[in-house]
Amino acid sequence: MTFMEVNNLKKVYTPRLGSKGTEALSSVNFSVDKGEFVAIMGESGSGKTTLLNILSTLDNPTEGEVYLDGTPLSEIKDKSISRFRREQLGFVFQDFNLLDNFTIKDNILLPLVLARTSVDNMEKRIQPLAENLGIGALLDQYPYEVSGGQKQRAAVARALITEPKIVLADEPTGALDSKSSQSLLELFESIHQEGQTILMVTHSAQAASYSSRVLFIRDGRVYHEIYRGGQSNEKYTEKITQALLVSSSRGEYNED
Ligand SMILES: Nc1ncnc2c1ncn2[C@@H]1O[C@H](COP(=O)(O)OP(=O)(O)OP(=O)(O)O)[C@@H](O)[C@H]1O
Repeated sequence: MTFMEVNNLKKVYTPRLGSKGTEALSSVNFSVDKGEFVAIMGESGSGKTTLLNILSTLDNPTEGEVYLDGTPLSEIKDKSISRFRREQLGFVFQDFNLLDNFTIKDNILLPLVLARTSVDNMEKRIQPLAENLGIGALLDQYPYEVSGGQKQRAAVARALITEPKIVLADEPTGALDSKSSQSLLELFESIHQEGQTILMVTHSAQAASYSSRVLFIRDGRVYHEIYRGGQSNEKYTEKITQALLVSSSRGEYNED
């Protein structure tokens, strides 16, 4: 079932008067099914951040439309947009974006506090989630007192606490060492198996190999995709790495 639909997205940045605009997205089309874990890859400057900003309602496309669970994002009124973002989307960033003077617990609860959720309800939700993510014992610590991997788990908890329709992750392993990266990706894999829809931008073939499908962006278009299907991790990672090599050599991809 199509859950997110991206139709003919185009984005042109038009800077100062007289200077030529940059076409960051030319014509992006793809859809995501409910429960899918999709990775987006592409070289620097290919348009990944621009796409993620539009999908997360932080920016508007020049042309085209994004539908989430049937709702066209362009029709969400300005005054409802922060609420939509807070309640329907979960964000995980490369640099965690935790507030240093809030405890881990308060950071995780922030979206619920903003949504005026009752204290009882907040308490009921946080404990099992934090336990599940392996940070149950860290709730009273501050971000600067825990490791990068633990900070990112707290950020994932904050993204999941509102039970969002989709988790949007931008290079979530970018600031982590290889052990913490692997453990975060295993966490993503397990929340995906529990039915969470995830869209993750990454430069890493290893990170992308945890997804169920990889979309490759080049020159503002999706030019290739690979489904995991029934293939082994090794085979899937190999195909992703090959596709990246072909992309960086500006060649055409062919299936064999
Ligand atoms: N605010 C902006 N104003 C003008 N041009 C922009 C702006 N943001 C991005 N661009 C341009 O749009 C294109 C796509 O940029 P974008 O940041 O989306 O790429 P990216 O794939 O996320 O790159 P990276 O992997 O380096 O983060 C680039 O040519 C970039 O210079």
